[in-house]
Amino acid sequence: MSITHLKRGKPEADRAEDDAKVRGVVEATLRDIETRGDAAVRALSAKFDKYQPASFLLTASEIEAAMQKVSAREMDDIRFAQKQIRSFAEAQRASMTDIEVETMPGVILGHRNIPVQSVGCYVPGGKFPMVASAHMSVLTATVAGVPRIAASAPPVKGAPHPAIVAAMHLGGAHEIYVLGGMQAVGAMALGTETIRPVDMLVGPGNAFVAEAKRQLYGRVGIDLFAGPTETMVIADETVDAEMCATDLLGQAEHGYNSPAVLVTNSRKLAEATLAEVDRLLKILPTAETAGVSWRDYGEVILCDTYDEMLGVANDIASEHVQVMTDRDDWFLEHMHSYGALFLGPRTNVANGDKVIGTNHTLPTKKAGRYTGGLWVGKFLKTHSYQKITTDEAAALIGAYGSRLCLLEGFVGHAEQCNLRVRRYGGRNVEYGTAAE
Ligand SMILES: NC(=O)c1ccc[n+]([C@@H]2O[C@H](COP(=O)([O-])OP(=O)(O)OC[C@H]3O[C@@H](n4cnc5c(N)ncnc54)[C@H](O)[C@@H]3O)[C@@H](O)[C@H]2O)c1
Ligand SMILES: [Zn+2]
Repeated sequence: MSITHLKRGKPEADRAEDDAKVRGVVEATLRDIETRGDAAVRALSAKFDKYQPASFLLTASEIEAAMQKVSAREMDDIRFAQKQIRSFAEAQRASMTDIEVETMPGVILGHRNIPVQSVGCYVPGGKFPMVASAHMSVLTATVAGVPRIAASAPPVKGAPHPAIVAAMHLGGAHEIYVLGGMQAVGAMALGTETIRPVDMLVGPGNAFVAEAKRQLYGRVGIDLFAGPTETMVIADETVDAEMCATDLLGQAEHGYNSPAVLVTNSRKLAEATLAEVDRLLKILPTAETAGVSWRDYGEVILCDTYDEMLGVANDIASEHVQVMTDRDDWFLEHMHSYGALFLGPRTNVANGDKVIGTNHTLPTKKAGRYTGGLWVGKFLKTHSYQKITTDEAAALIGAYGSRLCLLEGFVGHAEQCNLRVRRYGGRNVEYGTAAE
């Protein structure tokens, strides 16, 4: 039994240092937005995106003009993707039911799923205009019934990106901002003179965006920690090196800091994949970013057994896990920490990113240990309620309640219960002595 690294990425200490730098920058920036509002937001947009429009909010005619620039084919493709995402989100919504049960005679308990009242959806667009992120957050919020949906994406080459605007508009956004990075999530969460604050921030982004959301959590809700893309391929000899290398580099191209990890029980496949990655990096047009990610965050881990592969995969808790083995369903059954699973060689992470219908906003940096990805349920708050419909139940629960309050020394609480016992049980309870 052994687990061997045929390739490692940057040491943990260097990764932690990168994170610390980002934390510092974000802290200072959010403080600035909170103090100076629009002036700070404008300055950041000028500095990072060279963009200073009269207003960051698009008017109806600007939205119309952007949509005119999208070709019929592209519009059709966007509609196809949104149809798949809406179908799955609606099925998931249907799985969440409001309940009301009578747990004892006269005791009625229930819960209701209520949409968050306003959300800010961030759609990334620094390196690539991530049109699909608009479906994932805006459309899903619409299916959940969120009454105010603000959406923001950075300008691309100094202007709103037409296909992103189209996807936001078709997805049901009520306000569309052309604003990127920390300034967008900061402004939507904290509010400025011109942007009304939202109740919750959702959507992926680069390290600065993800960290800003993390720091704003508490002030507003957030969906999850969805930072730079991570991918893992779990493979045995049922697949070849070309498929493994393609799937690793396909996601490594997101940026300079996207971990891509191969976990396998085949030394032959591991070595062939290393060679295939080198070959593909010579011809992939985005090799400039994918190559840096692979150098700094690429890993190849060789295990002896499937159990070891499973252990390594659960421990890393990667955002995307592509499984191509002779026992894919065994991994489905036993994986407990990940963002999303892609089972078998016929599908792949890019399908999930763009079109198949599952949500692509997924947990990174091991957040898969405590949460799944964005879904319609993240936009719904489950609130409980209770009522007692008979005098007998009021007296019975009141009597137990009173004693349990006094057990903790809560005299005022006990009196809340005792009052009910006196009123509805017809018994004159001596202070704090309610008996059944
Ligand atoms: N976890 C997920 O679910 C998921 C899904 C999709 C994408 N992603 C990730 O989203 C990220 C998108 O990143 P991106 O950078 O292309 O787009 P982005 O929209 O997140 O960030 C771009 C913005 O960053 C700001 N910026 C530029 N330089 C900066 C600097 N030096 N310091 C601070 N801010 C700066 C600019 O305002 C720019 O508009 C990628 O890392 C990708 O992997 C994650
Ligand atoms: Zn991707």
